[in-house]
Amino acid sequence: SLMVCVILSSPPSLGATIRKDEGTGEIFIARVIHGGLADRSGLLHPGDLLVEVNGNPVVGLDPEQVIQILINSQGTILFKVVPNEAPGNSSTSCLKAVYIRAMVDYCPLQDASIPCPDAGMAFRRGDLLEVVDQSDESWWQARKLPWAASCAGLIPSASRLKSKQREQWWSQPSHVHTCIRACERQSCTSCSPTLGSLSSPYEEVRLYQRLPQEKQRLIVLTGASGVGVNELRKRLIKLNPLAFQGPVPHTTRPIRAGQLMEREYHFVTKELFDYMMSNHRFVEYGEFKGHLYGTSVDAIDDVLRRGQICIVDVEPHNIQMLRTPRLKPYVIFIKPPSPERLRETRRDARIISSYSASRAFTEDDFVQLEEASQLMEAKYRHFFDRVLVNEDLHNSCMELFSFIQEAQQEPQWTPVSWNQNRA
Ligand SMILES: Nc1ncnc2c1ncn2[C@@H]1O[C@H](COP(=O)(O)OP(=O)(O)OP(=O)(O)O)[C@@H](O)[C@H]1O
Repeated sequence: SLMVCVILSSPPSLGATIRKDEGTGEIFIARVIHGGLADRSGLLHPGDLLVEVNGNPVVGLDPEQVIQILINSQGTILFKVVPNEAPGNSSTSCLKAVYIRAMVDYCPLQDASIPCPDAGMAFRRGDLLEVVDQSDESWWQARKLPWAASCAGLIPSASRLKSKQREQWWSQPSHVHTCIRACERQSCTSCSPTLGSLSSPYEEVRLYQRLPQEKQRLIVLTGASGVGVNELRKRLIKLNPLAFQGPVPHTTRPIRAGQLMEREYHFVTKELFDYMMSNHRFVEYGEFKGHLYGTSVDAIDDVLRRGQICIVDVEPHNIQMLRTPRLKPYVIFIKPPSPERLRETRRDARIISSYSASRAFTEDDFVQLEEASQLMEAKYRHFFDRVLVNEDLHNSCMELFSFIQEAQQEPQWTPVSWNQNRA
């Protein structure tokens, strides 16, 4: 068959991986990295048989030895190859890109199973990736969004990551707690790592543009206790109460004279509250000074039905419950500023605890707030659409306002499963 010569000027990286046929000892191009040197040259394709590199016959060599020849080559590299007769999916350009959000962290340097660590791409949960090649069952090629780097990298396929996760899951008993809690909320009886979105390493996403006739997206604010989530929510509603509203909470607290039923609270009996709780009507609930308080899904719906933008303040572990096609939540994580600015700006701030009415922040409070915020961000980053640093209160409020405008009016990456009926 035809033998061709391919000359590439000495690259820092060829952008291709090779494999050895153990039966015949032949060396083949295994994959060509999208956007890499070999791909851009258009001269090397997956399945090409490598005969010589710079005059050195490579048949029978180990892939490591071939790579050594490449490393030692100066100037240009001359390949002799027998082209793959049936290139099939060798041209990556005609493949339709798929967009995913990473729900886990990945580091190729810590993965002994990756065929070529240099070609691997590290990512963190929450990163948006464009998958440009899914032809290999175990290793996909992807680029990080926004497209800073033009060259793709290898990432484990969803099925590969899932089986890895399963192995890890069973070897780490602490995960069981998270699972059981999540299951309780979703009212499922069994608990298996293969069930539910908890075990999905990637979430397929698509740009979603809300149509004017559609309901407003639910705005979720979350952050460590004391960072200012409630303050920002209150200020925003005060700024424009016709546009923004919070859901009316339910409480078992007795109604005070002069308080309007269903204006500030839905006053309910303990029995009704318990009934709603067992029917999973609450996104979040808790006890304060002997009375129960809760935010219900129905109260959120009431606000949305009126065409207003509903703003809720929830703990990050409850976000998952709100991630439905109907609510399409847009999640904003409120973060403290630098240690110095945090202490400066909160000089007159008051912290509310269940023990005392309210008091000034102590150094311990600041440290706790910073630690809790870091942990939260590390654990739930993949749920955050935006991060807002709450430094100057007025500026933060304005920034929040513009984030919400963007969420409602501009295209945003959302799970494909939220927009199945849309092209
Ligand atoms: N940017 C800011 N600058 C100065 N003070 C602030 C700022 N943001 C919030 N505060 C003040 O910090 C205190 C705590 O804020 P807030 O009650 O909103 O916290 P939170 O995050 O809702 O906490 P929790 O969930 O425990 O109620 C309040 O006194 C609030 O006015």
